[in-house]
Amino acid sequence: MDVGTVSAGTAPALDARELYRFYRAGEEETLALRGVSLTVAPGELVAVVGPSGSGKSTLLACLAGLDEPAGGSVRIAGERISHRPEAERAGIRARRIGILLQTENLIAHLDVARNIRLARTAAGRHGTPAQDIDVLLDQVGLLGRAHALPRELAGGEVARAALAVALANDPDLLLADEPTGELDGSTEHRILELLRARGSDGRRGVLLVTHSTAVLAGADRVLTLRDGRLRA
Ligand SMILES: Nc1ncnc2c1ncn2[C@@H]1O[C@H](COP(=O)(O)OP(=O)(O)OP(=O)(O)O)[C@@H](O)[C@H]1O
Repeated sequence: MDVGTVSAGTAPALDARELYRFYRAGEEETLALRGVSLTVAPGELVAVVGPSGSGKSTLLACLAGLDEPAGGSVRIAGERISHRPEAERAGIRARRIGILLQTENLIAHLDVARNIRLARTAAGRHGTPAQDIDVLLDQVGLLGRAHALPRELAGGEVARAALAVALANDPDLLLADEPTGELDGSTEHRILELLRARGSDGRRGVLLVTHSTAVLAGADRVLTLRDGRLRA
Protein backbone atom coordinates (compact mmCIF):
# COMPACT_ATOMS: atom_id res chain seq x y z
CA MET A 1 0.00 0.00 0.00
CA ASP A 2 1.31 3.44 -0.89
CA VAL A 3 0.60 5.62 2.13
CA GLY A 4 2.36 8.55 0.47
CA THR A 5 5.02 8.99 3.13
CA VAL A 6 8.20 7.12 3.97
CA SER A 7 10.44 7.73 6.96
CA ALA A 8 11.51 11.38 6.97
CA GLY A 9 15.04 12.22 8.03
CA THR A 10 16.75 9.56 5.91
CA ALA A 11 14.62 10.23 2.82
CA PRO A 12 16.07 12.28 -0.05
CA ALA A 13 15.11 15.96 -0.04
CA LEU A 14 13.78 15.23 -3.55
CA ASP A 15 13.07 11.91 -5.21
CA ALA A 16 11.55 12.16 -8.69
CA ARG A 17 10.96 8.99 -10.71
CA GLU A 18 10.18 8.59 -14.42
CA LEU A 19 8.41 11.91 -14.94
CA TYR A 20 6.47 12.35 -18.17
CA ARG A 21 4.67 15.52 -19.26
CA PHE A 22 3.02 16.05 -22.66
CA TYR A 23 1.53 19.23 -24.08
CA ARG A 24 -1.18 18.88 -26.71
CA ALA A 25 -2.15 21.70 -29.06
CA GLY A 26 -4.52 20.46 -31.77
CA GLU A 27 -2.73 17.68 -33.67
CA GLU A 28 0.63 18.73 -32.21
CA GLU A 29 2.02 16.92 -29.19
CA THR A 30 5.17 18.10 -27.41
CA LEU A 31 6.96 15.63 -25.15
CA ALA A 32 8.32 18.13 -22.61
CA LEU A 33 9.54 15.49 -20.09
CA ARG A 34 10.40 11.96 -21.27
CA GLY A 35 11.10 9.82 -18.23
CA VAL A 36 13.07 12.18 -15.98
CA SER A 37 14.41 10.69 -12.73
CA LEU A 38 16.53 12.57 -10.22
CA THR A 39 17.27 12.75 -6.53
CA VAL A 40 18.65 15.48 -4.31
CA ALA A 41 20.14 14.07 -1.13
CA PRO A 42 19.80 15.98 2.13
CA GLY A 43 22.67 18.47 2.13
CA GLU A 44 23.08 18.50 -1.65
CA LEU A 45 23.00 21.43 -4.08
CA VAL A 46 22.18 20.16 -7.57
CA ALA A 47 22.15 22.36 -10.68
CA VAL A 48 20.22 21.69 -13.89
CA VAL A 49 21.31 23.23 -17.19
CA GLY A 50 19.72 22.91 -20.60
CA PRO A 51 18.97 24.83 -23.78
CA SER A 52 15.77 26.82 -24.25
CA GLY A 53 12.80 24.49 -24.67
CA SER A 54 14.56 21.49 -23.09
CA GLY A 55 11.91 21.25 -20.33
CA LYS A 56 13.47 23.08 -17.38
CA SER A 57 10.38 25.15 -16.45
CA THR A 58 8.11 22.13 -16.90
CA LEU A 59 10.38 20.06 -14.65
CA LEU A 60 10.45 22.69 -11.89
CA ALA A 61 6.65 23.08 -12.05
CA CYS A 62 6.14 19.29 -11.75
CA LEU A 63 8.62 19.02 -8.85
CA ALA A 64 6.89 21.89 -7.03
CA GLY A 65 3.46 20.33 -7.48
CA LEU A 66 2.35 23.36 -9.50
CA ASP A 67 1.82 21.03 -12.44
CA GLU A 68 0.92 17.33 -12.52
CA PRO A 69 3.12 14.96 -14.51
CA ALA A 70 1.22 12.53 -16.78
CA GLY A 71 3.34 9.73 -15.34
CA GLY A 72 5.89 9.19 -12.61
CA SER A 73 6.14 10.35 -9.02
CA VAL A 74 7.64 13.16 -6.95
CA ARG A 75 8.44 12.88 -3.25
CA ILE A 76 9.69 15.70 -1.05
CA ALA A 77 11.51 14.49 2.10
CA GLY A 78 9.63 11.22 1.74
CA GLU A 79 6.18 12.75 1.24
CA ARG A 80 4.52 12.22 -2.13
CA ILE A 81 3.35 15.48 -3.72
CA SER A 82 2.42 14.16 -7.19
CA HIS A 83 -1.02 12.74 -8.02
CA ARG A 84 -2.84 14.38 -5.18
CA PRO A 85 -5.66 16.94 -5.19
CA GLU A 86 -4.46 20.52 -5.71
CA ALA A 87 -5.27 21.55 -2.11
CA GLU A 88 -3.07 18.76 -0.72
CA ARG A 89 -0.25 19.65 -3.10
CA ALA A 90 -0.50 23.29 -1.97
CA GLY A 91 -0.28 22.24 1.69
CA ILE A 92 2.82 20.08 1.12
CA ARG A 93 4.35 22.87 -0.96
CA ALA A 94 3.78 25.46 1.79
CA ARG A 95 5.34 23.21 4.46
CA ARG A 96 8.19 21.55 2.62
CA ILE A 97 9.23 23.51 -0.48
CA GLY A 98 10.78 26.93 -1.04
CA ILE A 99 10.02 28.21 -4.52
CA LEU A 100 11.94 30.83 -6.40
CA LEU A 101 10.69 30.85 -9.98
CA GLN A 102 10.78 33.64 -12.54
CA THR A 103 7.26 34.56 -11.53
CA GLU A 104 6.99 37.11 -8.70
CA ASN A 105 6.54 35.71 -5.18
CA LEU A 106 6.22 39.08 -3.40
CA ILE A 107 2.84 40.58 -2.48
CA ALA A 108 2.93 44.20 -3.72
CA HIS A 109 1.12 45.90 -0.83
CA LEU A 110 3.07 44.15 1.96
CA ASP A 111 6.57 45.23 3.06
CA VAL A 112 9.45 42.75 2.95
CA ALA A 113 9.09 41.64 6.59
CA ARG A 114 5.33 41.08 6.18
CA ASN A 115 5.91 39.07 2.99
CA ILE A 116 8.21 36.76 4.95
CA ARG A 117 5.76 36.52 7.85
CA LEU A 118 2.92 35.62 5.45
CA ALA A 119 4.97 32.77 3.91
CA ARG A 120 5.69 31.41 7.40
CA THR A 121 2.03 31.62 8.39
CA ALA A 122 1.05 29.77 5.18
CA ALA A 123 3.42 26.99 6.30
CA GLY A 124 1.63 26.77 9.67
CA ARG A 125 4.30 28.71 11.59
CA HIS A 126 2.27 31.33 13.40
CA GLY A 127 3.60 34.05 15.70
CA THR A 128 7.16 34.20 14.37
CA PRO A 129 9.31 36.43 16.64
CA ALA A 130 10.58 39.58 14.91
CA GLN A 131 14.20 38.52 15.50
CA ASP A 132 13.66 35.34 13.41
CA ILE A 133 12.56 37.53 10.51
CA ASP A 134 15.64 39.73 11.10
CA VAL A 135 17.97 36.70 10.93
CA LEU A 136 16.57 35.81 7.51
CA LEU A 137 16.75 39.44 6.31
CA ASP A 138 20.35 39.65 7.53
CA GLN A 139 21.27 36.45 5.65
CA VAL A 140 20.13 37.97 2.35
CA GLY A 141 21.59 41.40 3.19
CA LEU A 142 18.27 43.21 3.55
CA LEU A 143 18.17 43.96 7.27
CA GLY A 144 17.75 47.68 6.62
CA ARG A 145 14.94 47.10 4.09
CA ALA A 146 12.44 45.23 6.31
CA HIS A 147 9.79 47.91 5.91
CA ALA A 148 10.28 48.63 2.22
CA LEU A 149 7.52 47.74 -0.23
CA PRO A 150 8.54 45.59 -3.22
CA ARG A 151 8.20 48.57 -5.60
CA GLU A 152 10.70 50.52 -3.47
CA LEU A 153 13.40 47.87 -3.91
CA ALA A 154 16.15 47.87 -6.56
CA GLY A 155 16.33 44.86 -8.92
CA GLY A 156 18.98 43.01 -6.90
CA GLU A 157 17.06 43.69 -3.67
CA VAL A 158 13.87 42.25 -5.19
CA ALA A 159 15.77 39.04 -6.02
CA ARG A 160 17.10 38.82 -2.45
CA ALA A 161 13.69 39.56 -0.91
CA ALA A 162 12.20 36.84 -3.12
CA LEU A 163 14.84 34.41 -1.83
CA ALA A 164 14.06 35.36 1.79
CA VAL A 165 10.36 34.61 1.14
CA ALA A 166 11.29 31.28 -0.51
CA LEU A 167 13.32 30.32 2.58
CA ALA A 168 10.76 31.65 5.09
CA ASN A 169 9.23 28.21 5.73
CA ASP A 170 12.68 26.63 6.29
CA PRO A 171 11.96 24.21 3.42
CA ASP A 172 13.24 20.64 3.03
CA LEU A 173 13.78 21.49 -0.64
CA LEU A 174 14.48 24.82 -2.32
CA LEU A 175 13.58 24.92 -6.03
CA ALA A 176 15.01 27.92 -7.85
CA ASP A 177 15.08 29.19 -11.43
CA GLU A 178 18.12 31.43 -12.06
CA PRO A 179 18.29 32.60 -8.42
CA THR A 180 21.27 34.86 -9.10
CA GLY A 181 20.18 35.99 -12.56
CA GLU A 182 20.15 39.75 -11.97
CA LEU A 183 22.74 40.04 -9.22
CA ASP A 184 26.20 41.59 -9.34
CA GLY A 185 29.23 39.37 -8.66
CA SER A 186 29.60 39.97 -4.91
CA THR A 187 25.86 39.61 -4.21
CA GLU A 188 25.80 36.45 -6.32
CA HIS A 189 28.64 35.05 -4.22
CA ARG A 190 26.76 35.87 -1.02
CA ILE A 191 23.56 34.21 -2.24
CA LEU A 192 25.50 31.15 -3.41
CA GLU A 193 27.09 30.85 0.04
CA LEU A 194 23.62 31.05 1.59
CA LEU A 195 22.29 28.33 -0.73
CA ARG A 196 25.27 26.10 0.03
CA ALA A 197 24.88 26.70 3.78
CA ARG A 198 21.31 25.36 3.57
CA GLY A 199 22.67 21.88 3.12
CA SER A 200 25.44 22.15 5.68
CA ASP A 201 23.44 20.46 8.46
CA GLY A 202 22.78 17.56 6.07
CA ARG A 203 19.01 18.01 6.29
CA ARG A 204 17.92 20.15 3.37
CA GLY A 205 18.48 20.15 -0.37
CA VAL A 206 18.59 22.69 -3.19
CA LEU A 207 17.77 22.13 -6.87
CA LEU A 208 18.30 25.06 -9.18
CA VAL A 209 18.24 25.87 -12.85
CA THR A 210 21.05 28.23 -13.79
CA HIS A 211 23.38 29.43 -16.50
CA SER A 212 25.73 31.11 -14.03
CA THR A 213 29.23 29.64 -14.19
CA ALA A 214 29.81 30.71 -10.55
CA VAL A 215 26.73 28.82 -9.37
CA LEU A 216 27.58 25.77 -11.51
CA ALA A 217 31.08 25.75 -10.02
CA GLY A 218 29.56 25.78 -6.51
CA ALA A 219 27.09 22.94 -7.17
CA ASP A 220 27.67 19.41 -5.88
CA ARG A 221 26.32 17.97 -9.15
CA VAL A 222 25.33 19.39 -12.53
CA LEU A 223 22.67 17.63 -14.61
CA THR A 224 21.88 18.44 -18.25
CA LEU A 225 18.34 18.44 -19.59
CA ARG A 226 18.03 17.98 -23.34
CA ASP A 227 14.78 17.30 -25.21
CA GLY A 228 13.05 16.34 -21.97
CA ARG A 229 15.72 13.82 -20.93
CA LEU A 230 18.26 14.22 -18.15
CA ARG A 231 21.94 13.37 -18.43
CA ALA A 232 24.52 13.53 -15.65
N1 LIG B 1 1.69 25.36 -22.17
C1 LIG B 1 2.38 24.77 -23.16
N2 LIG B 1 1.74 24.33 -24.26
C2 LIG B 1 2.40 23.71 -25.27
N3 LIG B 1 3.72 23.48 -25.27
C3 LIG B 1 4.42 23.91 -24.19
C4 LIG B 1 3.79 24.57 -23.09
N4 LIG B 1 4.75 24.88 -22.17
C5 LIG B 1 5.91 24.43 -22.68
N5 LIG B 1 5.72 23.85 -23.88
C6 LIG B 1 6.75 23.21 -24.72
O1 LIG B 1 7.40 22.22 -23.92
C7 LIG B 1 8.80 22.21 -24.16
C8 LIG B 1 9.54 22.49 -22.86
O2 LIG B 1 9.23 23.83 -22.43
P1 LIG B 1 9.85 24.48 -21.11
O3 LIG B 1 9.29 25.86 -21.00
O4 LIG B 1 9.67 23.55 -19.98
O5 LIG B 1 11.42 24.56 -21.49
P2 LIG B 1 12.57 25.45 -20.83
O6 LIG B 1 13.79 24.61 -20.87
O7 LIG B 1 12.12 25.95 -19.51
O8 LIG B 1 12.69 26.66 -21.85
P3 LIG B 1 13.22 28.17 -21.55
O9 LIG B 1 14.65 28.04 -21.09
O10 LIG B 1 13.10 28.84 -22.89
O11 LIG B 1 12.29 28.75 -20.52
C9 LIG B 1 9.06 23.26 -25.24
O12 LIG B 1 9.08 22.60 -26.48
C10 LIG B 1 7.85 24.17 -25.14
O13 LIG B 1 7.58 24.77 -26.37
